[in-house]
Amino acid sequence: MSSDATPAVRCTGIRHSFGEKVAVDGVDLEIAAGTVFGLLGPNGAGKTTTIRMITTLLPVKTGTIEVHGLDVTRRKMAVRRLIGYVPQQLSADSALSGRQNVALFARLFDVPRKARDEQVDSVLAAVGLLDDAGRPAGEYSGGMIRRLELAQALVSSPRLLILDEPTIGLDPVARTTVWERIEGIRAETGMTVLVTTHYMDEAEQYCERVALMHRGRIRAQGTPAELEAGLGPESTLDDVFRAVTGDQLEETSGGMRGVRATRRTARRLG
Ligand SMILES: Nc1ncnc2c1ncn2[C@@H]1O[C@H](COP(=O)(O)OP(=O)(O)OP(=O)(O)O)[C@@H](O)[C@H]1O
Repeated sequence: MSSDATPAVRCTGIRHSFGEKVAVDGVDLEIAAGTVFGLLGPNGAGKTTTIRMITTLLPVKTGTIEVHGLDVTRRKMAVRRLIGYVPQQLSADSALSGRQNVALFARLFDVPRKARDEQVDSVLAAVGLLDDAGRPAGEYSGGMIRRLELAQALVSSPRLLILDEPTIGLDPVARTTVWERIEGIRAETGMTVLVTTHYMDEAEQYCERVALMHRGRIRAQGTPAELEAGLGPESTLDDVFRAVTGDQLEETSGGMRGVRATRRTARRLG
C-alpha cells in the first residue's frame, strides 16, 4: 500500500522505441508525493513518450513504472484513477460551454452524480473560470482554454496531475496565470504535479525539482538551485542544460514532427 513516503512516480530503467528510433533510453525517475516536478528538455527529448508510459497510454516493455506504489502494467485501471492528464493536443469542445466541457469529464471519470455539479463548479472556480463557465469554449482565449483543460483534469480529484507543455503558445501573462492556478491548486489539495516544459525560466520559478532530459536520457536531476549551484554563481538552468548536454537548447529539435506539433498547438491556442 502507498504512504506519504511512497513516491508518486517511480520509473526504473524504462525504454521505449518507435521502430529504429529510441525515444526513451533507460530512464530512472523518482517524484516525491506532493511536489511540483519538472521534466525538461527540447522538442524530441522523449518527455511526452515518458509521460505516455506513466499514464498507461504506452506499454512499458522495458523497465518498471509505479504510480503511488501501483505497477502501471499490472494495475492499469487503478493507476488511471489516480491520474489527471492534460495532453499537448487540445481536448476542449469549442461548441460546448466551459461548464459542459468539465461536466463531460466528470461523467467520464465517474464523479458520483450527487457530487457532480458542486465538483464541476469547484474546479471551475479553482482555475478562475466560474464567471465565464456559461460561454462556449470557442470564445475562450488560449490561456482560458488551457485553464479549462486543467479543470477537466482536476474534476476527478486526481492525486497526480500530469501536464504536457501547459504553457506552450501562450503569452507571458497567460503563462503566469496558468502557473499561479497550478500552484494554488497544488497548495490546496497537496496533489503531485508532473509537468513537462522546454521553458527553463518557468521550471526555475515553479518547480521544486527538475530532471533535464536530452535524447532519451536524464542528464541531471535535482532542485533548480542545486543544479545551478553545481555549475557556479549566476548560473541559470539554461546554462546547466548546455553544460550537461553540450548542446544549445534552442538549436536542438525533434525534427519536423516536433516542430509541427509545437506550431499546431501554438496556432490552436493563439
Ligand atoms: N508516434 C511516433 N512515431 C515515431 N516516432 C515518434 C513518435 N512519437 C515520438 N517519436 C520520436 O521519439 C522522440 C521523442 O519524442 P517525444 O514526443 O517523446 O519528445 P518530447 O520531448 O515530448 O518533444 P515534443 O515536445 O516535441 O513532444 C522524437 O525523436 C520523436 O520524433
